[in-house]
Amino acid sequence: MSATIEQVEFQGLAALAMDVSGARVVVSLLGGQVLSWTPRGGKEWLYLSEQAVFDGSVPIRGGVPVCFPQFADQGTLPKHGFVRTRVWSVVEQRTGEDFAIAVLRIVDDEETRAIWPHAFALELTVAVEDNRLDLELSVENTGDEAFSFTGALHTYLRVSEVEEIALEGLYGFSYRDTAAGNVVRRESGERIMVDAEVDRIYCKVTRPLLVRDHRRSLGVNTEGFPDVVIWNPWETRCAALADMPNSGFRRMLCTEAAVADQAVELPPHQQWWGRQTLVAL
Ligand SMILES: O=P(O)(O)OC[C@H]1O[C@H](O)[C@H](O)[C@@H](O)[C@@H]1O
Repeated sequence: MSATIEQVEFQGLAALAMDVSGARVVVSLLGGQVLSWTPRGGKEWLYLSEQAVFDGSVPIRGGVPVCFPQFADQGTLPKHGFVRTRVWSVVEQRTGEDFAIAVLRIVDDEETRAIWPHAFALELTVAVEDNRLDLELSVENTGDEAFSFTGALHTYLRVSEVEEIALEGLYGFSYRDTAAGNVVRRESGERIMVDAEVDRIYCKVTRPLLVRDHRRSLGVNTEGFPDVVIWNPWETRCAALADMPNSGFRRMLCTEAAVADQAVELPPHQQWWGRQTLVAL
């Protein structure tokens, strides 16, 4: 059976469901946000909060939010920029025997220029194969003046119990510890275990990550994005998030492909791209 892409409603949102021989991805037009990914023969790999809000009043808590043109609160724009709560359009859909590809796009308009005075075109390409999900973000400067941006694919992974998983691949890289007042440290653990709040920007990461969760594992590779952000709010911060259940932090870990440590300078009429690839193992 060949792959299909259908327009569906997901939690009241316009979305695309991409099916490829047993693998399934749902991507919402609101936020250009992947909300669900089940690889062939496997279980859901993305965390989506049971208390997520889907009316666009706040960003959807879970899946893969696209943060642009600002990462977190590193500037004067709204936290993580403004494309998470805007509606994207679908500009391309393609399927073959064993793949499905959809391209979502958002461009500047009067409202975005009122908060960030730049002309841009942002595209998210979602490519699904049986055990693999590729997310490619391209940023085009469509104006006549240079701009700089930070951002991320803020991937929320679903885990069975966060204290029992291990994250490998970050040994030796420097990180900015946001949860500890931005102190810079060097990772000394071959495997990172999460048993407290984690909010770290690992800089210039050049190796893939491996997330081990009991009998299943996930490979996470990035190209173009220089940094990896690891985030878990833990108990106290999670309790303060209205759109996440109190125990939600136990079911998730964010492994984000990011431009966070240093902004990208994009000259007029130039393009930048970055990709995150998830492979279920
Ligand atoms: O609550 P949000 O706006 O979605 O942000 C959630 C988190 O995103 C990133 O991972 C940042 O490093 C965190 O500092 C932030 O708290």
